Amino acid sequence: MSLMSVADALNSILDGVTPLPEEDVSLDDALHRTLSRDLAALRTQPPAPMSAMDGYAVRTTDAAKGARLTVIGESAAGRPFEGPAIGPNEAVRIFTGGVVPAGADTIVIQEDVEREHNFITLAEAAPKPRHIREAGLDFREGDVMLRRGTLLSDRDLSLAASMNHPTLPVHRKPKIAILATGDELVMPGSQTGPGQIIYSNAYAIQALMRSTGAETISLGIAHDTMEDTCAAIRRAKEMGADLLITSGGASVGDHDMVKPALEAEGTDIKFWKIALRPGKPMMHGRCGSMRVIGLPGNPSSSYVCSFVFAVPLIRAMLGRAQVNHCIETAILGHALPPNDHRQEYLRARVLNDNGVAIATTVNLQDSSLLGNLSAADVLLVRPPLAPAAQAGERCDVIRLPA
Ligand SMILES: Nc1nc2c(c(=O)[nH]1)N[C@H]1C(S)=C(S)[C@@H](COP(=O)(O)OP(=O)(O)OC[C@H]3O[C@@H](n4cnc5c(N)ncnc54)[C@H](O)[C@@H]3O)O[C@H]1N2
Ligand code: MOO
Repeated sequence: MSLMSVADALNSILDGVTPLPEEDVSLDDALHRTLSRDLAALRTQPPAPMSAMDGYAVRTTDAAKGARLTVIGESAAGRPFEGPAIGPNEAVRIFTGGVVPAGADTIVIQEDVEREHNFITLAEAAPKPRHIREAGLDFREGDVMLRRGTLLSDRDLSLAASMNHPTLPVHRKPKIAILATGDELVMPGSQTGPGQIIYSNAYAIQALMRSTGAETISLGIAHDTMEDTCAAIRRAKEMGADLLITSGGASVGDHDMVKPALEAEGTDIKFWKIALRPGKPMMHGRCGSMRVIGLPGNPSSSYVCSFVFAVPLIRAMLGRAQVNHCIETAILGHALPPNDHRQEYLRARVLNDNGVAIATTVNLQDSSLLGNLSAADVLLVRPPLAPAAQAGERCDVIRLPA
């Protein structure tokens, strides 16, 4: 049976996603939220020509070497000179951030001036306009400085503040319910009995979802029964989850209940099983307005599939301008054998060798290994049926979050 390609699976998951409704948040809470509208400046910055230095505002026509000018007033930040435009042979004492008085067209820094009472003598000529930041140098009222879909960075918050926005319109965070399934699972810190495994998948998935901009709800562990799994799916719906992520129970074994339980709860399964390694038995469906991603239980598979599919889905729900992962080029540190029909995401490390990114895969790619997943800082992507590759060839990598 031919399996669905990764690209088709991603298209199916992203099909029909619209950004979630918007809400206003204060600047204090806006870091890493996604802007839902273009943001125009509510004011001009700087609002008037301002001095970039401490010194004297003068007219270039008066500023010959040795010229003696009369100081007629002062302009400090927030306290502009209130007199009329400065006239011939006049100067205004000015400080950094002070409004340049009308009539002046240059600033002479105080180091180049000798002051005596209300007079200054210029040690150097100042024939050209200098040290003045013109009105609107940063932005003008009405300029769109931040576009909708922007993931708000720390710098964006200061920009938005300077544009005079105390709050910002952002898309609501998607609610992601996370459910683990498996009779063998026990919580970290437990005394483990025979064959028991520590519940670990959800920690990385939850952190990944949160760092992508979602809020998460933990549904804990469901036993491998229809009752337990169906009850957890219903809870996710009742809590208004936008996305339910399950891990485990996705394969074909007698105890793999996720697919039948999802179907029993009315989920329209869009696909199950894709041409990908690790994570072949991944599934996706729609349960009313709730989307579902059913991840395989193996820890590396569940993480890689979350990264490859759930992260772009969340970004799309957030209205992000950039939904897909950024693919970078690295140089293979060693040879790779030919790939089979499944697109492969090899756990790898990238080392910077004199400015060249060298990718080296971890020694074992078994999808159960968390040590090797943790050691990786990139996924090295190999398309289906990629031929053998030699050390020194280019390869595609996607950076994993820090
Ligand atoms: N006959 C076949 N068998 C399997 C196939 C197949 O095509 N035919 N596919 C294999 C592949 S590929 C994968 S991947 C796994 C996926 O199986 P499940 O999704 O049913 O996963 P489980 O059996 O529930 O668990 C697998 C493994 O992972 C451990 N696990 C599960 N959940 C967690 C968790 N939350 N934290 C930590 N570890 C977890 C679980 O104990 C198992 O060891 O199926 C293959 N089989
Ligand atoms: O493809 Mo399954 O994801 O691990 O071994």
